Amino acid sequence: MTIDEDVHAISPYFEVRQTAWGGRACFSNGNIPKGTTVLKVANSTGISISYEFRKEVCHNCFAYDNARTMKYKLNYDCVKNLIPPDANCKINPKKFLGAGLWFCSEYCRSSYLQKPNIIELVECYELLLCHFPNMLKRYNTDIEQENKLNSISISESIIQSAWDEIESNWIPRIDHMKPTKKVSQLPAISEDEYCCIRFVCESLFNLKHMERQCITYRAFNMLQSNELSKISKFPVLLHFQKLVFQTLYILLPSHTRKMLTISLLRHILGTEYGNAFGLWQEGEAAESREYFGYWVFPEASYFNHSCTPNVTKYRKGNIMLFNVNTDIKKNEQICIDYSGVLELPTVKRRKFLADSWFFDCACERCKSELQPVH
Ligand SMILES: C[S@@+](CC[C@H](N)C(=O)[O-])C[C@H]1O[C@@H](n2cnc3c(N)ncnc32)[C@H](O)[C@@H]1O
Repeated sequence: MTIDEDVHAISPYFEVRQTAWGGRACFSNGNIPKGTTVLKVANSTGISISYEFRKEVCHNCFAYDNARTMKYKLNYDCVKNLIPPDANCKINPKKFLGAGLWFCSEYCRSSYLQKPNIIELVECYELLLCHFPNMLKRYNTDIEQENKLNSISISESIIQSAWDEIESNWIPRIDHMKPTKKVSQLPAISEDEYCCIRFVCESLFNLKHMERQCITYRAFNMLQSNELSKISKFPVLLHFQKLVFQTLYILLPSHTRKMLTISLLRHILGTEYGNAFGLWQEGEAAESREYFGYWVFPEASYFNHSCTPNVTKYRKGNIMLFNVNTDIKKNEQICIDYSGVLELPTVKRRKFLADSWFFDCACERCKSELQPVH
């Protein structure tokens, strides 16, 4: 894997280099004193808030108020001035549902709406929200079908032929249909699929409007995909991904649908599996905080994991910070903890990492704890 020169510019404190055992990783450029913030990121490419928390978490700052519904949602008056006069916008003024966006304050609502071109994303979310109840109504948990889908043995070529089938049969068939007939082809989906669809939708929107030369865009393109490992473990995900694609293909307005290619969707989802950060409640102890969902920060995805991490990550509103928790010497690897289970004994900790993150941890602590005792 080559390391794009620009990825070196992620932080003045470290550069990204190839390792012998864990792909690419971050190495300090010089001595770094304890307490230094080596990375601060606000440019997530996509966020997924779980269905359960959709009204309880502010979509701008991710504040949470003990399961209370956020006070501010979108109404048509908030968005009408954002619709360009000549746009063929599908937002219905009389039936506007609020795009599934909830905020803790007027300030957060207006900050969110100030993002350039945001009306495109609001329109996509609104269309999804309008159609979702019908799609959910038709969904029923079919354990037998799920077990059947999960029993398929997955390989690169099985994944490829599933997508080839969509490309050569399903898309041309849909393209020939009238709009109302297309909508009748929407699949039945669950709440999890709906949240994933919103995540992909936001990723497409953000990528569409990102400078091609900017560090976030370049770092995103170079992210490592864990598609094969994850789908091999949960084959039903292949079916899940096809439903996500089909829904977006049918519903997205043309401005965002032109971004939707099978290869981009596979990269968005394949890289999410190994690179997303948990979106956790702020200010609570690790054992009692709520898990709201996940988000992807491409620049922060080149830190490898260590069971004795020298960097601590935390969230402050919609920003992620990475602070050095010990003095670091020049050329030392800078690592974070992916797992949240560092107190577990070696075997259990390593099993957790292998099962949830798909790698056999090769950090120094694991190496030393695995040494035979003489
Ligand atoms: C978020 S990425 C980190 C950057 C990654 N090394 C790369 O080249 O893109 C996570 C992946 O890095 C590798 N990795 C991270 N920490 C590791 C560790 N302690 N031991 C072995 N592999 C590790 C695994 O392949 C994992 O799926």
